[in-house]
Amino acid sequence: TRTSRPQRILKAVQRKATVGDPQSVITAIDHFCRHREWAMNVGDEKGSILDSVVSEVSPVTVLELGTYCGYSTVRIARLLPPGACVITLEFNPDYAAIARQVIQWSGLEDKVQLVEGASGDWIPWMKEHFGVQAFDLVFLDHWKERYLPDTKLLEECGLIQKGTVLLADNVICPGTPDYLEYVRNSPRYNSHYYRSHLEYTKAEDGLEKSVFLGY
Ligand SMILES: O=C(NCCCCCn1ccnc1)c1cc(-c2ccc(F)cc2)cc(O)c1O
Ligand SMILES: [Mg+2]
Repeated sequence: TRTSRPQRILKAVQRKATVGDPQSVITAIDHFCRHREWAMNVGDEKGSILDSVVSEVSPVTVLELGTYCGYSTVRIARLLPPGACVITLEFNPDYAAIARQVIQWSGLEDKVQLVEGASGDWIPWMKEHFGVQAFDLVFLDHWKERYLPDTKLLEECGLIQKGTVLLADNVICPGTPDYLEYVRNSPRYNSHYYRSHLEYTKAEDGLEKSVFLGY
């Protein structure tokens, strides 16, 4: 096909959403992915759970691993107070290029830092490069086999501190068994599973929220 799925998602936003109105961007993407073409956004059902966790934590600094088209980036950034920001990491340059435009259309570019590259390469530089002390919230939504190694790397780099909340997408589908086992059995995390469904489908999926208790 001539255009890519992310390009068709951006088109749907440009056609249906209002510039500067994040909710209309979210609604346009959900409508397109439910009625035209499935895509791996966190979606409206799990998105509402994400919203409630963001509102509860009211984070100043958020790390998102896996931007894709920027759908969850917009969901998070729209709830942040002035001065708060989300750093979002995307490995795929084509996804990143679309996400920048989706985030811009929503008018939230001042609250978002989109970084292109591999999480394993960037995490060790976060403190130095972004002046981050520790993250208040980490949303894991990238390669499922990277959830555990990147969580351990974040711990080692001192980017997870007492009270940091990890929220992981897709812990059932596609699944992140080693990550789940780690956060559920570690004495250093308090974990809770929010049962839901795989975006735009009836298949089971859910989000795992894990609060770091400190050393
Ligand atoms: O693979 C996913 N996300 C990572 C994409 C690549 C990230 C690249 N990157 C970014 C930063 N570092 C690396 C994903 C997959 C599915 C899914 C579920 C069922 C199915 F049949 C097919 C697919 C659902 C999701 O909700 C997902 O998030
Ligand atoms: Mg996901």
